[in-house]
Amino acid sequence: MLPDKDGPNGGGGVQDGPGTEDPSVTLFREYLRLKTVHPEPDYDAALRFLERIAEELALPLKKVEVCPGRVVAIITWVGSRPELKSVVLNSHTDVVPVYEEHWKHDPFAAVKDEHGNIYGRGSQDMKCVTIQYIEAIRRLKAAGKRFSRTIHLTFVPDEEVGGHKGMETFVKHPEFQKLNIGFALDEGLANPTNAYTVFYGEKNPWWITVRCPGSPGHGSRFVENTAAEKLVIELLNVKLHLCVISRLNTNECFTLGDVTTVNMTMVKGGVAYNVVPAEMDVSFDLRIPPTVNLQEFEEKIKAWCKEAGEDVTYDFAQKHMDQNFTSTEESDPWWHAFSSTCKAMNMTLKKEIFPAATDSRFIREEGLPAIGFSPMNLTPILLHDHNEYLNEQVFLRGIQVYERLVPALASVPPLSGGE
Ligand SMILES: CSCC[C@H](NC=O)C(=O)O
Ligand SMILES: [Zn+2]
Ligand SMILES: [Zn+2]
Repeated sequence: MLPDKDGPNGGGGVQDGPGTEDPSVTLFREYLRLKTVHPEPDYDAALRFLERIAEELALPLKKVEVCPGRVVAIITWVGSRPELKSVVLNSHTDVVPVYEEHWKHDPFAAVKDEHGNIYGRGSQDMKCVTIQYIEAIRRLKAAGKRFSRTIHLTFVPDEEVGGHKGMETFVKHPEFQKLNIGFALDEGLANPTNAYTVFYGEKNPWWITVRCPGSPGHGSRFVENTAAEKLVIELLNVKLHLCVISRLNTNECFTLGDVTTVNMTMVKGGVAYNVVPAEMDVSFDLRIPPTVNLQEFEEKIKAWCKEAGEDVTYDFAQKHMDQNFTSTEESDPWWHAFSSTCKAMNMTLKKEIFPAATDSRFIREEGLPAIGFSPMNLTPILLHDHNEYLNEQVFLRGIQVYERLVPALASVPPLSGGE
C-alpha cells in the first residue's frame, strides 16, 4: 500500500492503494463530499446520489416535496406481510456549517488519515448512519433475505435548522401516514468508551430572547433604569440556575440528558460608546429534560424577567413541549428486538435522554416509538465540532450492527392488535 498524499480523494491524507478500500467506506467518503451544508445545502446532489443508490439496490424511491425545494426521499423494501406495521430507518441529509480555518483537512474532501480516521462534516452527524443503513440493506438483499415487515429508509432535509421544512411538516403529510410505521430508528451520539449510547427520549429545546428596554442618555451621565442593568440581573438569575450543571460532576448518576442546561448565545444592543442604549436583548438556548414540569419552569422564567424590570419581556423562537418516552421495557417487543440483538453481539448499551434535539421528537409526538442510535463506540463526540471524524473500522462495524438489527426489527412478530 503506497501513500498517495495528493490523490483524487483530497490532499494531506494517506490513501489506500487502488482496490484495497472497502467499497462501503468509499461510498461513505463520496457522500461526505456532497455539500449539503447550511445555509444553502445542495439537496439536489443528495437526491441524485440517493436515486443512484435506489437503482443499485433495485428498490423504489419515492420523493415527497414537503415544502418548496425540500424533498423527503423514501426507499422502500416491502416485506412479505406488508399489512404489518413497518420499520423506519431515518436519517437527515443536511449538515451544519464549518469554520474551515480550524480544520486539519478540507471538511468536504473526506480525507482518510494513516489511522483510518475519515474527516468530514457529517462523518458523525449523520452521513455515517445513512450509508450504514444502505450498506446493511445492500448486504441483506444480496444474501437473498426477506423479512415480514416492510422497511422504509427515509432521508429528510433541514433537521439541523429545526426540521420545520423537513420532518415537522412530513409527519403531517398523508405520505407519512401511508408508511404505516411501527418503530423508527434515528440518530444518536458517539460514545468514547467501549459502550454504545441509545436514546429513548429527548430534552425540549427552548430558545428565548429576553428584551430589556431602558432609559437612554449620554454615556457620561448617571443614567438610571438602563437596559444594561436589567440585562445583568437577568444574566445573574440565569447563572444561578446554571449551578445545576455542577451536579453533573458531583453525581455519577446524572448525564447531560438529565439536567436542564442554559447557554447565553446572543446579545444585541448599543449603537455607540457614548450613547446609553434604549434596548438590549439577550438570547438563551435552554434544554429541559422531559421530567421537568414545563409550566412551572416557564413561571421561573417569568419571575426572572420581572425581577430584572417590570418592562422586561421574553419571546420564544423554539418552544418544544414533547415529553414522550419510547419504552425500554424488556416486555416491549421493539425494544426487546433491539436490545437482545445488541446483547447477542456483546455490545454494552447505555440508555440516555438525548441532550439536544433530533427529528425523533416529531416521530414520538405522533405517538410512535423511536430510538436514537448511531453505532459509534470508542469515538469522541465531535458532532458540530471542528475536525469531525469517524474511524473506518468503527464505521464498518456499524454496518454489521445494522445487518443484525434490521432483520430483528423487521421480523418482530405481529403485536397484540395483529399489527
Ligand atoms: C430546536 S431545533 C434545533 C435542532 C438541533 N439539532 C441538532 O443539532 C439542535 O440544536 O438540537
Ligand atoms: Zn444530526
Ligand atoms: Zn446535528
